[in-house]
Amino acid sequence: MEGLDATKGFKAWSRLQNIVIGRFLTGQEGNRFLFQNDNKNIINKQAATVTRILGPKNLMDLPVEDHKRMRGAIMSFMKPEALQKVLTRMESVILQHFEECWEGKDSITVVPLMKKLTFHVACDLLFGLKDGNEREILSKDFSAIVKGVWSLPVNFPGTAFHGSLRARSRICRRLSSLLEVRRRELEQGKASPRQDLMSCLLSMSMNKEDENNSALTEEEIIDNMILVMIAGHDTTAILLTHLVRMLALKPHIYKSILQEQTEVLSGKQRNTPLRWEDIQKMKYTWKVAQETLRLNPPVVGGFRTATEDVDYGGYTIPKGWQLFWTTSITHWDGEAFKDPDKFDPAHFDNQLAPYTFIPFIAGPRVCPGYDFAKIETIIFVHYLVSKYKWSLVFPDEKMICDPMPAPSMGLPITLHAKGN
Ligand code: HEM
Repeated sequence: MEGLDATKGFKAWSRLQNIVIGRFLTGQEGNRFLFQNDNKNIINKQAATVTRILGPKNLMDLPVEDHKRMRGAIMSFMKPEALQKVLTRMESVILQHFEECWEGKDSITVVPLMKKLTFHVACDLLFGLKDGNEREILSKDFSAIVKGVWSLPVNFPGTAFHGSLRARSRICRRLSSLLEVRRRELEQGKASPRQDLMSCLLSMSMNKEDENNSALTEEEIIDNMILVMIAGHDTTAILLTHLVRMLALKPHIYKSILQEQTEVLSGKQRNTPLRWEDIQKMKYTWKVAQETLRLNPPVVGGFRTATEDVDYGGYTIPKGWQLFWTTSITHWDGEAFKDPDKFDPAHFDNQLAPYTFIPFIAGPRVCPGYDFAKIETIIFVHYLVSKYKWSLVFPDEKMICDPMPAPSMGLPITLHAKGN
């Protein structure tokens, strides 16, 4: 039952809302309806204030054709073949994190460290930014942006929303000058078009022969780099946090992961980088992560808007109505998952029915960071279980939704390093 308390309150609340205002869509059929109609007669429309923070050209707000074009551009870096080329770099950022933040420590608090780790991975692989001070400044500005997204839209000095808009301006200026430098490096052959997301998008916009992508403007690149950073780092940090928690609570699962890791790497020289094929073989590790996502989905749901009257289940949903998809209720469906309350990675032994497991949603807006998050998670877990055992300082620590489900005290743990 450990995984459940994170979203139990949300589940009860959303059931109540469903009865009261009838806008929630859940379960396989609800999801199929919503995600198959996404970008057709149902669209993703952010509040105007959120668009001001994320920028008008961010993927979530683009009309269908522009959305397709921009997604294609982002996916050219996020697809497995491209990520394969940056695997070792991702691994070295993760290793450096363990050296700097875990080594020699008796205890740590997991949530802030996971946010720091995923922010550094993203800085390196999305922006090619390695300087520690610059990362620190950007990290503060990105935190301010996120606070604004979830605040009252009052643009007055001292409010979170105002702070968020100012942070956005600073980030835009910084990204614009990074783009300028990178453009020159690409022109001079000193940077490669596939080294990070920024180079990838920029080289597409510089390649005038490529009719599909030449229209990428600097504004589009900046707005989408901001979106990818926001969408990518806190979500993954929450997954890693819950994994650390679950592995402490379930020693037999920790043992099985360790066994898989040992088997996959048997015969391989110690301290050599992980290979792409090693990651692909760590299937049990990913099942544990999927089970963690099932019971503790970082994104508990999201809004869509009907652009015309749409029929569903014998009812007409009027044009302009907001619809809300939810991961939590879907993931506890006893027909899709036997003993849904139980944390059991075997839930993922067989192919699942479509639209029953949706932590990354589905359809044309399915998360483009799926493979990025998967690789990052597997590498992290590999070093975590190889180097450490740990225990929870507060095994019954409460969960809060802030807005993602997270331990209320940040998950302090006691570390026991293993000998080499
Ligand atoms: C465990 C980690 C992650 C989870 C659970 C997750 C979940 C999601 C979900 C549920 C959405 C759909 C939101 C909506 O349409 O309302 C989404 C969209 C998105 N995600 Fe992720 N995500 C994760 C990691 C990442 C990473 C690592 C990146 C990039 C580096 C990323 C980039 C994006 C982007 C750009 C979108 C918008 C896609 C669009 O509108 O077409 N995500 N993610």
